[in-house]
Amino acid sequence: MVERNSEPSAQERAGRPFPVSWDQFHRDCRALTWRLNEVGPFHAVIAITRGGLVPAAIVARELGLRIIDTVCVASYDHDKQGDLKVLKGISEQTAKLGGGTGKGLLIVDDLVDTGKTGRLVRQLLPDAHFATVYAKPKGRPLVDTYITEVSQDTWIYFPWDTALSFQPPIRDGAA
Ligand SMILES: O=P(O)(O)OC[C@H]1O[C@H](OP(=O)(O)OP(=O)(O)O)[C@H](O)[C@@H]1O
Ligand SMILES: O=c1[nH]c(=O)c2nc[nH]c2[nH]1
Ligand SMILES: [Mg+2]
Repeated sequence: MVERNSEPSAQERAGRPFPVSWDQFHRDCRALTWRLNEVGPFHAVIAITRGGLVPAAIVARELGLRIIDTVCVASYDHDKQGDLKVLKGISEQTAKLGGGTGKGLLIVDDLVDTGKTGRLVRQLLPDAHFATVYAKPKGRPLVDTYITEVSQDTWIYFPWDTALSFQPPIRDGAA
């Protein structure tokens, strides 16, 4: 989520860091797929960009799905903080597969936090199955399947947003 400069960002408000490695993320996506495999079959996977792209690729590979579409959203519009904009919806072909309401389609995102994004995708495709890897309490009711719940004051650091860096020893004040 991108926020206005003058106010603390959602990340700063969250406070508690939860770094996730590529390895951990891959394992969590595979665990998510085990659950989804019990719920499907699905006609197609829809990734909510951009965070949903990586889990969608892993889930699609594990479920043997080759039709992958995107819903492209932007959550920042100059001074309108947090306003969600759909930049691109699913294709006509994917919509047809879901019978217009998303039935049999699998929507994948990396996480739900406030639930704002989840609410939007639910409006677009009410009968689709919505899966995320991580869920915070406010957004959790919007998700059909997720793997790990973290507290609302946690900020998840994804491997594509981070890099390895030196950490001072704990006794010198490291968190
Ligand atoms: O439940 P919410 O409060 O809506 O937050 C969850 C959304 O926030 C993040 O996306 P973000 O808007 O930061 O964009 P990105 O996926 O392009 O990184 C994340 O990938 C989810 O899509
Ligand atoms: O990288 C992120 N980590 C989070 O915990 C989060 N919540 C909303 N958007 C987010 N992005
Ligand atoms: Mg996102």
